[in-house]
Amino acid sequence: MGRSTRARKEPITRTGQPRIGKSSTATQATISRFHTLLKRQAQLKSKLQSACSSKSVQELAEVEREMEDLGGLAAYQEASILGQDETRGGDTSKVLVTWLKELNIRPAKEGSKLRMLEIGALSPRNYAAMQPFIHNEPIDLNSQHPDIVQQDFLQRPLPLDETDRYDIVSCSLVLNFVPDPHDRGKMLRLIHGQLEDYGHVFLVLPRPCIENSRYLDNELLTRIMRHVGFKEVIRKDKEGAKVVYSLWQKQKPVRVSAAAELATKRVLRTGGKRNNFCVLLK
Ligand SMILES: C[S@@+](CC[C@H](N)C(=O)[O-])C[C@H]1O[C@@H](n2cnc3c(N)ncnc32)[C@H](O)[C@@H]1O
Repeated sequence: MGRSTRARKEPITRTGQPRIGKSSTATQATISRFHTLLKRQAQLKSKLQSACSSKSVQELAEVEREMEDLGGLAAYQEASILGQDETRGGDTSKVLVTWLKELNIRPAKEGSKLRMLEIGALSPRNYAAMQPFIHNEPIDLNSQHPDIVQQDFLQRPLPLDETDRYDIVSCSLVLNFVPDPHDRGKMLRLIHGQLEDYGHVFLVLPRPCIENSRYLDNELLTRIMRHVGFKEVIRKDKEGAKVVYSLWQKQKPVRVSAAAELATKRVLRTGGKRNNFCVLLK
């Protein structure tokens, strides 16, 4: 299958160069405000599809203006790159690489490389040290480097045959970026479609998405994943950590619930200070 190779931008960052400037609090504030605005933008757009009201039109314009004032997606990405700085914990690829070694995950054919698709890549070099073993194809909605293909994963065509499928898909801190819960479910199904049989998806989510959501907990996430066709292989979830890392293996979808049950939000946790993160399957 021909891979998309739309015009690539010049890098806004110098890979490997220590980045200075914004404090981690300012960085976090930009990321979190951007997430809030993205969600509101998606809600307003969907509201406007069913009924046009001048109030919503005006609010949407305000939301989009604030996103622009923040510097748009590029500023959000820059803040995320700062978050990947070694002094702030480094990027998540280290965990995947360790697991691949520990679990002895290798390409099916002797002498070939593991084929990997990295969704939402901020740097093309996260897997550079693994080049002898991994052939990585990084993509992003808004490419920040000529070696990252600019592409919306949700629009990416499914492989036409087995030779185009991946051994690994990395989806690190991307699912929580997708503003619409149904699109998150769609993303999981599309990842399944991109993978070889028994291939793996590396899923990284901010811990509060699972530990403090009104609508999602670990048990439900596991049921959703099984329903889509993944079983969990390993997880790194430390009390007090910011993110939860997990690796899932492709299997045949298991019908764990009535379809309607996974397509509807249900309150699983009550109380204040909860977030509304959820994943819905159509
Ligand atoms: C928080 S950053 C995560 C970057 C990196 N993967 C990490 O773990 O730090 C999220 C990135 O995902 C990208 N992204 C979000 N939705 C996407 C989609 N549908 N297709 C491709 N990239 C997407 C965003 O543009 C952004 O650069």
